[in-house]
This record gives sequence, structure tokens and C-alpha cells, in this order.
Amino acid sequence: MRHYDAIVIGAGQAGTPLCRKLAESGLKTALIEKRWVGGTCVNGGCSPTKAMIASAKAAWSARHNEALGVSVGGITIDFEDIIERKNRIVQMMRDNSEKRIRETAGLDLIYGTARFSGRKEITVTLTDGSSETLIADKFFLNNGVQPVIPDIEGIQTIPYLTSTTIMQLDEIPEHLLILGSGYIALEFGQMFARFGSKVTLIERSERILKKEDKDITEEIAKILAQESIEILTNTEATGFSKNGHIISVTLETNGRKSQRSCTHVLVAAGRKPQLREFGLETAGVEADEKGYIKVNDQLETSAEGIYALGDVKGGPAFTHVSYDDYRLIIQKVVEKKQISIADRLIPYCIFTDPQLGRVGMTEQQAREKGIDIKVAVLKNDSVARSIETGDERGMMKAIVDAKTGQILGAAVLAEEGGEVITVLQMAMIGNITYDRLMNGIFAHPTYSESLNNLFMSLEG
Ligand SMILES: Cc1cc2nc3c(=O)[nH]c(=O)nc-3n(C[C@H](O)[C@H](O)[C@H](O)COP(=O)(O)OP(=O)(O)OC[C@H]3O[C@@H](n4cnc5c(N)ncnc54)[C@H](O)[C@@H]3O)c2cc1C
Ligand SMILES: NC(=O)c1ccc[n+]([C@@H]2O[C@H](COP(=O)([O-])OP(=O)(O)OC[C@H]3O[C@@H](n4cnc5c(N)ncnc54)[C@H](O)[C@@H]3O)[C@@H](O)[C@H]2O)c1
Repeated sequence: MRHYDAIVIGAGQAGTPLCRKLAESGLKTALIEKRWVGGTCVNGGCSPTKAMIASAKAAWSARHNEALGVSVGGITIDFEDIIERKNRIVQMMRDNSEKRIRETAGLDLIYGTARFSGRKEITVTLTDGSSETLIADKFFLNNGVQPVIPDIEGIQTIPYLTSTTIMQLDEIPEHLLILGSGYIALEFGQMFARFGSKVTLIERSERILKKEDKDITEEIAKILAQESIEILTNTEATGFSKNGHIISVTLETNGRKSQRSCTHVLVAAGRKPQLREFGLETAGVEADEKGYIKVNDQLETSAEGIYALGDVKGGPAFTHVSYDDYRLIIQKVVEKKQISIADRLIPYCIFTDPQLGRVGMTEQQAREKGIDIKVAVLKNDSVARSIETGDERGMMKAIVDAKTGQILGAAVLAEEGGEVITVLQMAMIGNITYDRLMNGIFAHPTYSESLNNLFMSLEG
């Protein structure tokens, strides 16, 4: 039985950099991965989707540029080229990561599926079907999550797509019906509409992106409608059947049944842990009622010497969170520093076009907490940058503590909303009050310059 100082399970956004740093610190380390180095982000998440979204944006721009006096004539979408470009990017990122791992002294990369067979012991089913048992003093669990497939009558009889398989299609769907209206649904929905699919979003709540403020989600819904994306809210899919290449869907809207047909169905109804046969109980690691691994604010599980990082521990599921977990674990385990994941300020960006950059509290959350707030709102049709570039869609919004002037949260729905929100995040990190941004000198004409006007709206 091989013994290691540390075993990392899952080559995700935490596991990949973590295994190298552990080995470089002198710990004999193994990384166990059942599929590909790079995990979801590189192979089936951020990188491939954003590569394909770039193609979709290029198609939109080619059509939209006529409004700017530039006509390119008719455009064609070469879906095979788009998929090939995406595959090249993924392969390059995966190969670079794997190369760095293989070049690290004291680190073994083992391809196989791990499960706990003892308290500090795992059995790995290797890709050739054989198995090996390994023991270690410390374990770092970075197993990630997988798509939820809702238990809807007939769903298993249709060739439904997930975020992974939709990026392996060899044709553009004629009519794509999407279950859900979260991050994955909106990013793929707009992407495929721009490639030429008819797109229908099915959302059982009363509105899309229900955790975001209503004015923001209404603005996004308006933008999607301009691209002929159909959004059915308060609606559930209750049955599926297939006849040739046509899929029939039974929908229920406020108790009223209707029938629809489409050619493809994407399930984007959330993600969940993949730990059913992982042997958490054998290791003494507790999970919560939804199956996520329970951790304290130092990423420690209920079992001594076993830590969990990234999506598998629940909470915000983003690459930058997983990466921050890695940074903190190194500080704790190697540098012997105090760490805490409590109260992390976690920004995010939904890569629709325009992007929705977000940080901190929504207006709704602040009001639910009873905080005395002021709300600054600026529509992009009064932003010089938007007018000049011919893209006036979207808005900016900031939530400010009425007593202290501190910025509590913000949303920027704009072309580079993900970049502009970082300016507001920096202000929050540095405790810079809104009046300093209102009076700050920013380069003209940038989106960030309009933060002057955004906060001026608070001065009445
Ligand atoms: C379509 C899509 C788009 C996304 N876009 C963004 C985005 O733009 N920005 C963003 O911040 N986030 C995005 N995300 C979320 C992001 O991909 C994840 O939050 C991120 O990858 C963090 O994952 P992780 O490190 O927890 O684990 P993962 O990256 O999921 O890695 C877990 C790894 O563990 C392996 N594994 C699991 N169980 C075992 C086992 N028993 N034995 C061996 N190996 C095992 C898996 O094969 C996998 O490689 C997106 C997700 C999806 C699905
Ligand atoms: N840009 C990004 O950062 C990005 C992009 C993609 C994914 N992600 C990550 O991946 C995670 C998963 O994304 P997601 O979009 O699958 O989940 P999500 O939780 O964001 O959205 C799921 C949506 O599906 C709806 N839903 C659930 N069951 C349904 C049903 N039976 N019928 C109709 N609607 C139903 C929910 O009400 C919800 O609106 C995200 O939470 C995010 O952390 C991030």
C-alpha cells in the first residue's frame, strides 16, 4: 500500500494548483483525477463556454454593426469551426496544466476514480480497470459537482443535453428548449439564439435569475426578448416524449396545461455533488442534507486531516472561489497561518451580452435585513460610452449605506460589466465611500467614468 503525506482528489480549480504547491513544500503528494486535469472550468465550464460566447458575440456584432454604418453583407455561422476552436483552447489549457503537474517533483498524477475504503485510506479504480489502495496523512477533496436532472416524466426517453454535451453537438439546434433560467440557461440560450436557433426558456419561478433584483432581471429579460428569446416563467415542464427528431413537452403554467414541441432540450436546472459512492461515511466525513460536504470556516471537514475545497462544499460555485480555497488551504497547511472563509466578498459575472457584473448585497437583500440604504441607478442610455459605441442596453445600480456612505453592493449590466464591477469591488475592499467615486477623476469616455453620474443620482 503506497503512503503519501497528502492526497488531493479532483483536478479542479483548487486541486490542480494545490497539489503542486503541496509537493513543492516537501510533502509527498498524489493527485487523483477520474476524467481530465483542469476539472469543470477548463473542460466543460468557463473556458469552453466563454470561447463559444465570443463567436456568438462576433455574429451579433456583424449584424448589429449596420447600425454603426458598417455593413458586412450576409453572415454564415460555421458551427464546426466554432466547436473546433473551443476544443483547441480546452486542449491547450488542459495540456499545459497536466505538463506542469508532471514536471513537479514529489507529485504523482493518477488517473482513476477514488473512493474512501478507510478513515485515511482510498481505493482508486484506475482507467485500465485495475485498482490500487493508497493511504495518506491528509486529504483534500475537490470533487466538484454535476448537473441536476429533474425527475420529470419521460425525460429519460429523450436525448436531453447538459452543459457538457451541448458543446459536443455537430449541428445547431433548430429549436432549443432550456429548463431553467440561471447562469447556464442564459449564457447558452443567448449563444444559440445568436447562432440561429429558436430558443425557449422554461422557468418555474415568477422571473429569471430570481436571486437578482427585479429591475435588473427585467432589463435582462427585455434584452433577451429583443433577440427573440422566448421566456416562459411560472412554468414547469411536466412530461416529455419523442417522435422522430421532434420532442414534445407538456408544460404547466399556473395550473394550465399546454403542449410544445422542440428539437433539443438543455437541462440547466442547477448542479449537485457527485459523492454517492465516494464513501464519505467510511472516512467519517459529514455531508449536509443536500449532499454537500460540511466544512467549518477553515475548510476542515468533520474528519481530522480531511479538507474540502470548491463547489463540493456548497455555497457560491465559481472558479474564483475554488481558487481562493486553494490559496487559503496553503496558508493554513503549509504556512501555518490562521484562515477563514467567513465574510468573503465574492463577485461574479454572468456572461450574457451585456454582461451582468455583481458584487455584495442586492437591494432586496439589504431591505430584508432592514438596513437603511440609498439606491443609485443609472440607465446606460445616458452613459456617453454606451451612446458612442452604439450599445445602450443595460443599467448600473449601487446599494449604499445611508449612514456611512459605504457601498454595500452593486450590479453593472453593461458590455464589460464584469470589468466595471471590479472597480466597485475595489472601493468596497478599501472602504472607499460613494462620494469619493462620485467626485473621482476617471478617464473619459469610459464606462467607469459613469460611476460619477451613478452616484450623483443619490444627491437628489
Ligand atoms: C457551463 C458552465 C460554465 C461555467 N462558467 C463559469 C464562469 O464563467 N465563471 C466561474 O467562475 N465559474 C463558472 N462555472 C463554475 C465553475 O466551472 C466551477 O465553480 C469551478 O470549476 C470550480 O470547480 P471545483 O474546483 O470545485 O471542481 P471541478 O472543476 O468541478 O473539478 C472536480 C474534479 O474532480 C474530479 N472528481 C470528482 N470525483 C472524483 C473521484 N471520486 N475520483 C477522482 N476524481 C474525481 C472530476 O472529474 C473533476 O475533474 C461554470 C460551470 C459550468 C458548468
Ligand atoms: N458566469 C458564471 O460564473 C457561471 C456560468 C455558468 C455556470 N455557473 C455556475 O454553475 C452553477 C449552475 O448553473 P445553473 O444555471 O445550472 O444553475 P442555477 O442554480 O443558476 O439555475 C437553475 C435554475 O433552474 C431553475 N429550475 C430548477 N428546476 C427546474 C425545473 N424542473 N424546471 C424549470 N426550471 C427549473 C431554478 O429555478 C433556477 O432558476 C451556477 O450556480 C454557477 O455557480 C457560473
